[in-house]
Amino acid sequence: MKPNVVLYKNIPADQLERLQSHFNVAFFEGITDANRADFIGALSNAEGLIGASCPITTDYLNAAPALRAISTISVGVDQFNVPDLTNRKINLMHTPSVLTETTADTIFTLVLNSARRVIEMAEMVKEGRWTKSIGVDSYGTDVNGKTIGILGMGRIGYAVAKRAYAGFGMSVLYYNDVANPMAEQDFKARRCELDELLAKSDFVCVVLPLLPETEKFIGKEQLLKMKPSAFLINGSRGKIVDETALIEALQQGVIRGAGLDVFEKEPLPADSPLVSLPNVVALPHIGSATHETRYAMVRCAVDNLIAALNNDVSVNCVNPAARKS
Ligand SMILES: NC(=O)C1=CN([C@@H]2O[C@H](COP(=O)(O)OP(=O)(O)OC[C@H]3O[C@@H](n4cnc5c(N)ncnc54)[C@H](OP(=O)(O)O)[C@@H]3O)[C@@H](O)[C@H]2O)C=CC1
Ligand SMILES: O=CC(=O)O
Repeated sequence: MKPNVVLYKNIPADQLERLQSHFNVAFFEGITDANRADFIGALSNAEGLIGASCPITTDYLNAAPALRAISTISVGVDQFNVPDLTNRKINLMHTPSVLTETTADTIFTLVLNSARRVIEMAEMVKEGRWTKSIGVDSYGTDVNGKTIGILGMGRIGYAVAKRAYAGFGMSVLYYNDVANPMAEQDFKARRCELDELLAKSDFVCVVLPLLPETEKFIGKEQLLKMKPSAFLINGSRGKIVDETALIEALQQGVIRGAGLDVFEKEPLPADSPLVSLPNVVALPHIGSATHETRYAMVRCAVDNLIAALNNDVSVNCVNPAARKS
């Protein structure tokens, strides 16, 4: 008999067919107040769970006694309590690598757009306010030849460093819990303490995972250590930056600007000062959002679930030690 799995995100038809050829699939378009009771009901005999963008809480896990594997269509695993999953012998699978280059493109887009004020200038043209040659008040800041400081020199950090060094002749500093010899060799990246990175970087780029120890990692104290001419770029998770402190720093000119793909609360509330600050480029969490990459992530997540429910957790498993045979 096919194992039961619960799918909580809309996926392309061909990938749904692949899932259905291996499993009995109960489909939910997200987890909402309206469908929560049915979702919990479907968990009662589910061995697998696949989806994205919704926190998977203790209540859901308590309702899923047969669950052996969860496959998230993301690389970030902050929607899950990983130690709790391991205790319950539930493997958590994720989608690293397939989104690395696309996410680095988005992060570099934020670097360029923030420094060169692209969105602000484009809006001026579209709104008919380009009535004479622009003046010094509209100038941007160079990216080429500057220093980028990368917090989290993992897969995406390395791909950002590649763009900075090879494409824009930038110097690369990084902060990471372990050295990344490849980045040091390929891009002359130099590992340093956080304070030095903050003080010397023209662009401080956050690409750390959200963990208890990285929550509010960048707060008022860290922002004050940045150059007044520097930009903060966050392409990983909003909660890594203390948003209240960031808003104050942007309003008071402690730093020049910010490029943000992620926020403490998403979608970003319309009344957030980040919406109207002219020195902020805000994107709706589009790091990996291209047709090609989102498709590759779904395919990878389906592969991962098939493998995990076949007792193969050799690839893309966050907690391989949690096995339920
Ligand atoms: N905006 C978007 O749409 C997207 C956002 N993301 C976010 O980007 C994050 C990074 O992804 P990815 O590069 O693939 O992940 P990686 O695990 O490859 O990179 C993260 C790096 O941070 C290091 N690190 C972890 N904790 C600490 C710490 N406390 N202090 C210093 N260094 C630390 C890791 O080192 P070690 O492994 O040794 O712990 C690793 O080198 C994801 O977790 C996700 O949240 C990802 C994709 C899209
Ligand atoms: O934010 C996206 C992810 O894959 O993680």
